[in-house]
Amino acid sequence: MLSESDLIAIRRHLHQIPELALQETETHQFLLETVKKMEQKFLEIRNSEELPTAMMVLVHGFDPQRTIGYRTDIDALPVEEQTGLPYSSKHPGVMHACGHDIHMTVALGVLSYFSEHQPKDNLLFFFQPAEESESGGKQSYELGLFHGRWRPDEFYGLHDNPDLPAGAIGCRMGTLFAGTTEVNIDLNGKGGHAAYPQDANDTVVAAAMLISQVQTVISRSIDPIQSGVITLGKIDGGTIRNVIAGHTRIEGTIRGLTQKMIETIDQRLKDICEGIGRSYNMDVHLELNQGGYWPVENNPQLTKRFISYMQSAPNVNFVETAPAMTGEDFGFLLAKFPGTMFWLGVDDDSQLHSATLTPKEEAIQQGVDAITGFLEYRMTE
Ligand SMILES: CC(=O)N[C@@H](CCC[C@H](N)C(=O)O)C(=O)O
Repeated sequence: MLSESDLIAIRRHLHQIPELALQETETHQFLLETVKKMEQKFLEIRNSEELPTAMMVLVHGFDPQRTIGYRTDIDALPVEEQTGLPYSSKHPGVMHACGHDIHMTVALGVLSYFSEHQPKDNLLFFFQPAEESESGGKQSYELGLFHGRWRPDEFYGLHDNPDLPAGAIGCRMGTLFAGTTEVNIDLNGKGGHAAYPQDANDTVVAAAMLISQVQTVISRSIDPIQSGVITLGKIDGGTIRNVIAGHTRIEGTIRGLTQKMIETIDQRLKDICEGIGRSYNMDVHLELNQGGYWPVENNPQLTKRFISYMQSAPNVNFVETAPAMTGEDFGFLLAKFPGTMFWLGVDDDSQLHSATLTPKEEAIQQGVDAITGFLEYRMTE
């Protein structure tokens, strides 16, 4: 069984080899090697030709009534690490800035326990590529990875949370995470000389108007008791100060706690893009892509059981959390299989997706213990 120091060494290695969505080959290889070093008696490993960086490990139970799934994501972000840690990313411009190195390590810790203590039910460990983009969860489902004995009857997964004390477990009934839609807007006007605006059709000015109008969607079109977010995080237009930009691209993300809210915001954005196109006489092309980033809806019965276990377990610090506007493609999988997503506290001043994210490593063993305890309890029912 992996000890706490083994787990920390594993986490530090994973931290050094972050890879972007669907490119997680080194990570996949390392995960595979780590699982192969475990006791193999109850384990069945499955790789997928269709989704080569995904890995599934089935732990065969001794008297299975059900298959309980546990999912971890494995991809990283295009962020240049600035932690200064001796085990910083060796991949320039890529970092585990969302803590998926912690997620994987916790999953390996739980798996290594059950590789030596045969569970009653079957346990399915799913190492999922592409959570940050490319909808790896949805792709896995649509490619048929969960067919036959690989189908979980219920599914669990965690996300690390810098705002909670290290090792604390956070959860709530209902929606834990928002659904998201990726937004791409291309404004196509007419470039020209900066001195002759009358002969051009300036997409930078139209983009500025569009961005300002978008700020009214949440403040004026949404019931203030409910909530939503539109962040336009990237804009790219023009080439030089004295050429009017014939093309500008804006990229962003929409967040809502219900599918209805996301659709309402999507519709307002469509209206604004259409209006800007008409008033500035240019083509404004809007692309909206929700992929698998559905709201993360926790199953009522399973989550009630999960919370009551965590509240009464002697060594677990349980915190009831509010819904978060972060997105997660586990939302898609929870729409297909009942289950629960929860937080693992990692106590850090830096936020998720920041270049200085430094999760506290003591959270790993505490997470392993809490989840192992819960799974054992669940299998007694
Ligand atoms: C936990 C977390 O940070 N998740 C990501 C999920 C990405 C959603 C999608 N690519 C989008 O940007 O809409 C997040 O950004 O919340």
